[in-house]
Amino acid sequence: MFVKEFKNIFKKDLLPFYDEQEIDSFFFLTLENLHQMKRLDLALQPNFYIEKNEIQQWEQVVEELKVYKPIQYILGATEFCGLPFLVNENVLIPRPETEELVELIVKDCELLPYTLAPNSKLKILDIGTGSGCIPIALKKFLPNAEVFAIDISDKALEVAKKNAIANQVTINFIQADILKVYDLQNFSTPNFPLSTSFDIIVSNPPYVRMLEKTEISPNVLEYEPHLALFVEDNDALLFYRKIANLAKNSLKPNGKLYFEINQYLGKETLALVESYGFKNCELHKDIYGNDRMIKCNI
Ligand SMILES: C[S@@+](CC[C@H](N)C(=O)[O-])C[C@H]1O[C@@H](n2cnc3c(N)ncnc32)[C@H](O)[C@@H]1O
Repeated sequence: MFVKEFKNIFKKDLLPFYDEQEIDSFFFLTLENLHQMKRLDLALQPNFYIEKNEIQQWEQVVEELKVYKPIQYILGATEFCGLPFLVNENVLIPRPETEELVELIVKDCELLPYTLAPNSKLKILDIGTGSGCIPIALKKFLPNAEVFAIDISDKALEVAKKNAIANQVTINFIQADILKVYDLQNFSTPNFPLSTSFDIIVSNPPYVRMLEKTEISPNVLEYEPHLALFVEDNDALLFYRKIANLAKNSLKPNGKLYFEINQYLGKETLALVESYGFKNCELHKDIYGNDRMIKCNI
């Protein structure tokens, strides 16, 4: 079937579920993933033909979209900071707000070579790495950095390791429950000694309170890992307290701590890092105007 003809069927099938703009974006994402064709390629090849056996794959996509499965999980792929990432239901789908966090760190690091001792490598730790989007993008943009990443979930780490290979970067991945780590500098797992201090610690930890559950869209609730989203006992700042405390003792003298935060708790999270003695604490908004990032110095 010619792609133009097929696009009309795709649209008609999904119109009861999504608006036209969303359907358009699903169509082009699927085209890119199943046929490696971008929007512009399609304009150049309007008579591109979708074979019978390929139509089955498209039909599968449509069926899953009808039950509101996120397109990234259906295709098993997404983009973060312009890089390709594999995703499945064991990892959070990387968000555009997190790209802004990476951008903020990379911009700051452009100034860092001047503050680093000669021949010393920038050391970065990401806590709660999920798909590995933060450490992989940072390593890609700061190739001289030595990057470490922790997650509690073995299944998430499997995905993160595949992403590091796909993006041709080396990251030191560590499986650990950060809430049970008491000293990052002398912390080690059976196969990985982490006896180092860091220039940068970054984290986008779980921060959604159960009481905010009703505000989360149903497809996020149904398909994204709750381990990545929710904190226990409605204690939204649980991970921030723990990580600020650990970072205090394991950042180098010029070290920086970066957090992605719960948009409703900007002031509270800022007060928290200040209470741990961090300096130059700044609250940053995301492109939607919500309080989203914190940056501070040891
Ligand atoms: C909000 S997600 C962030 C994922 C990724 N960094 C991103 O920005 O897309 C939080 C991550 O923290 C991990 N996590 C949850 N509890 C943890 C714990 N106690 N120790 C370490 N990691 C944890 C989850 O498995 C999840 O991957």
